[in-house]
Amino acid sequence: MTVSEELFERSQRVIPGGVNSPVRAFNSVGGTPPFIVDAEGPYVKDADGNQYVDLVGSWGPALLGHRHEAVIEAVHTAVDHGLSFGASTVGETELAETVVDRINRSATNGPAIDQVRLVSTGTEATMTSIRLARGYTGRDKIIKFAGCYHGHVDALLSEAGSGVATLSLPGSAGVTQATTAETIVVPYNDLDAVRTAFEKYPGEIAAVITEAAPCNMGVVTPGPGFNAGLRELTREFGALMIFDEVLTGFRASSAGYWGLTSAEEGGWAPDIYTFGKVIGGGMPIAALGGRREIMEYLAPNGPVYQAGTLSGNPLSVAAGIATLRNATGQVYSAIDRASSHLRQEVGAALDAEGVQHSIQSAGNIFSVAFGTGENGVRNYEDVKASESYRYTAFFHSMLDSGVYMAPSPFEAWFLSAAHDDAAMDRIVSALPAAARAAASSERPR
Ligand SMILES: Cc1ncc(COP(=O)(O)O)c(C=O)c1O
Ligand SMILES: NCC(=O)CCC(=O)O
Repeated sequence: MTVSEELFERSQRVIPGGVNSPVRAFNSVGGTPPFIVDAEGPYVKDADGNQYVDLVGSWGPALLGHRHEAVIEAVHTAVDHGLSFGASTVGETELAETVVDRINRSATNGPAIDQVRLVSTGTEATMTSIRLARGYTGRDKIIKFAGCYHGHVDALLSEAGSGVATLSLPGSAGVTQATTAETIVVPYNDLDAVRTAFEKYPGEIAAVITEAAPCNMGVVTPGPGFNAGLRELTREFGALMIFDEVLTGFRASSAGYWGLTSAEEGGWAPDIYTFGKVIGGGMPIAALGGRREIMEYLAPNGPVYQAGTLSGNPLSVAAGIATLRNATGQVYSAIDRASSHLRQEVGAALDAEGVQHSIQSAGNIFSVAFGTGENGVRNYEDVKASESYRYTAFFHSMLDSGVYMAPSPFEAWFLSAAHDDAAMDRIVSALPAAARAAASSERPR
């Protein structure tokens, strides 16, 4: 038995499924998850001493690579002053100012965001965003897209991506029918379906929530003008537009996926943004932000209640500020370059084995859909029709070659600024065998 196997047996006795988040389990690909003991730069090391090039990046936060010196130092400095006070700190204001500044620097039509509320997880950010939208509009229903994942918020689990998709679940047990009834699920990239929903429920829809670019059914690129179209429709029907940048925020560009795309689509801005992952650089923190008139609806000034014992935790805030401060233009260009290099190599390896595929990207974030042809996937139905079973053999071959990827075909590949030539070469040299494994995969019966 390996050390990881022993540790997994032990954890399964006291932790459901042995994991604290279902996506970490290897249920869909089989095998035992390696227990990680150490991470540095582009690498993680497991309890058996195996070193892997990491393409999970803690599911997104590790933009600068693991154990970035400035981030670690900022956290050490913060630790020396105490772990948590449940009181205001100047760091919280600094992080909020940084977020507001970075977003507004990419705004082409005046400020896009005035205020930010810090929370501890992406789930809290989206949960609060829909409560805020309901409080602000006085309406109950929300629209979400099939295959989009916004954390494990009751109202947002219907046809969700990420682990819900990986485990082939339609949603979650334990969510009341009343809750589900207020959630309207429509196909992604389909503005007509959104309009139809608005027309069917006049005056009842509080918000449309969308991933800035879906990255939880694999990556699905928003079609040209899709996000701008959502902006127009929400405005026309008096609903708010919630732009979930928990995964893409401060990763797809210095102002997220929005910063990459809104200027060329007329400079539109959503009503509420949600952020997470990168803004904590690996510590638990997330945020929602928007225009003052909407954000001031939150307690204590407004009637929408939201709170948190550890909200704006000083260590998380310190890690977030240090991460954003070091997320320079060079960092984004390095990741963009590495991403485009890797996409090319993945494509070439799969082509060499005759594996039909499309590489779906949202800036530097990408994933591979098997068996789809060049047109790729536009929505969750396309994703479900793809040959995602080929990922299992691909994944295990990569893992055997020392590349650690998400144990699901529906998750994005994450690179960091620490993925240097040595790390990239290791990934690239693992690809031919993985492509062969994908080519010889049989459809499960
Ligand atoms: C787009 C998106 N929104 C929300 C979440 C939820 O964030 P968290 O896992 O921190 O609750 C995630 C990822 O988990 C995500 O990818
Ligand atoms: N892209 C999906 C996630 O980041 C989820 C992480 C988790 O649930 O642990």
